[in-house]
Amino acid sequence: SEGSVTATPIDTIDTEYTIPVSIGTPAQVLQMDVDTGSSDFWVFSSETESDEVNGQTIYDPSQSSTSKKLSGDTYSVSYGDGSSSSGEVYTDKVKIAGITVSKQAVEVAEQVSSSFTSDTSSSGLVGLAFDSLNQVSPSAVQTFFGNAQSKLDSPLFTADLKHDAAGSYGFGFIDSSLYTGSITYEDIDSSDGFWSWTSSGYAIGSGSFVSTKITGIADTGTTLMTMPSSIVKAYYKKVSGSYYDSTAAGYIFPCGNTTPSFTFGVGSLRIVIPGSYMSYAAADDDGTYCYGSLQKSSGGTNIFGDVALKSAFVVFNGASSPTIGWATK
Ligand SMILES: CC(C)C[C@H](NC(=O)C[C@H](O)[C@H](CC1CCCCC1)NC(=O)CC[C@H](O)[C@H](Cc1ccccc1)NC(=O)OC(C)(C)C)C(=O)O
Repeated sequence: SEGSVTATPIDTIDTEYTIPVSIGTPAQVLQMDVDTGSSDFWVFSSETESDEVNGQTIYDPSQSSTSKKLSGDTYSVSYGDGSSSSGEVYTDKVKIAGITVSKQAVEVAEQVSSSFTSDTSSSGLVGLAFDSLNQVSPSAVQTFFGNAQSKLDSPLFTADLKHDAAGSYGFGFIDSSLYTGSITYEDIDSSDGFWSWTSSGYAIGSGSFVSTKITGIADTGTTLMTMPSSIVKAYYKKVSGSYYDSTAAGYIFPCGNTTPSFTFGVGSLRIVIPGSYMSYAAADDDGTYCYGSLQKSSGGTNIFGDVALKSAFVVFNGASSPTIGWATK
C-alpha cells in the first residue's frame, strides 16, 4: 500500500508541522506532530490531567471498540527542549495517509509538560525514528513506520515540508512530481536510533563550497538547524550586527539586516536554504532583534531540522541498510 497526507505548519514561521491521524473505531482524528527525532507515538487522552489539557483533541480508548490496554506497560519520554510526557499504553487501529496499522501501540498521556499544554496545535507525536529509541517499558513497542513497513509498496516515507504552506508526507512511494533533478542518497547510521547521515560540506551565501564532513540527524521535530560552532561563527560574520546572546541562548541580529543563504552538500548535490529562511523570528518583545535559524550544536549532535528539510524533498528509506535521499524542488 501507499499514500500521502498533508503536513500543515502550525504557524507562519513553521515552528512545527502536523498531520491528521485516525485512531480507533469509530475514528477519533487528532492533529499530530511527525517527529523523525524520536520513536514514541503518544497522544493527549481521556487520562491526561485535565489542568494539563488546553484545547488539544483527546483520544479516549473507552470510546473505541478496537482499543486494548497493554496492562503493565508505561512510557516516559523527555525531549531535547526539556519537554516531557508519560502515561500508559493501549493498542488500537491507527490510519495515516490511508494506511492502517491494526494494532499500533498508542501511548496515552497521563502527564504532559507545560510546553505541550501550551502547544494547542498538536495533540500528540508520531515518532518516526528507529524502534530502538522507543521509551515504553518493560518492553519497547514499534513505531507506526515499524509496523507499517512490511505492507508498504516500498519500505520508505518521504517529507515535502514547505514554508508557510501545506506540504506532505508520503508513505510507501516516491512522488516524482514533488522534486526536480535526481535524488542523491547517503547511508544512514541508525546505531543511535536516529536518521544520522553525513553531509559533504557547506557554503555561506555566494561563498565557495567548503568540503568537510558534517554528520547530523534529519529531524522533522526540530524547528531550526544546528551546526558545529566554527561553521555558525563563519555564517554570522556575514550578518551585520549579529552576536551570540546568552539570554536568548543563540545568535541574534537586528531584524532588518540581510541573512545570506546557507548551502549544504549531499555528495555532489547542493541544497540551498534561502536567506529568507535563515531569520527565524523576533528574539524579543519589541522585535528589534531576530533569532537566527542556524544555531550551534550542543552535545556534538548536528541537526538538520525543519529549516533544512523544508528546502528539499527528503526520502527516509527504511530498507535493511537504511539510506536518506535529498533532492531539490
Ligand atoms: C526521546 C528520545 C529517545 C529522543 C529525543 N529526541 C529529541 O529530543 C528530538 C525531537 O525531534 C524533539 C521533538 C519535539 C519535542 C517538543 C515538542 C515538539 C517535538 N525535538 C526537540 O526537542 C527540539 C525542540 C524543537 O526544536 C522545538 C519544538 C517545539 C515546537 C512547538 C512548540 C514547542 C516546541 N522548537 C523550538 O524550540 O523552536 C524554537 C527554538 C524556534 C523556539 C532526544 O534526543 O532526547
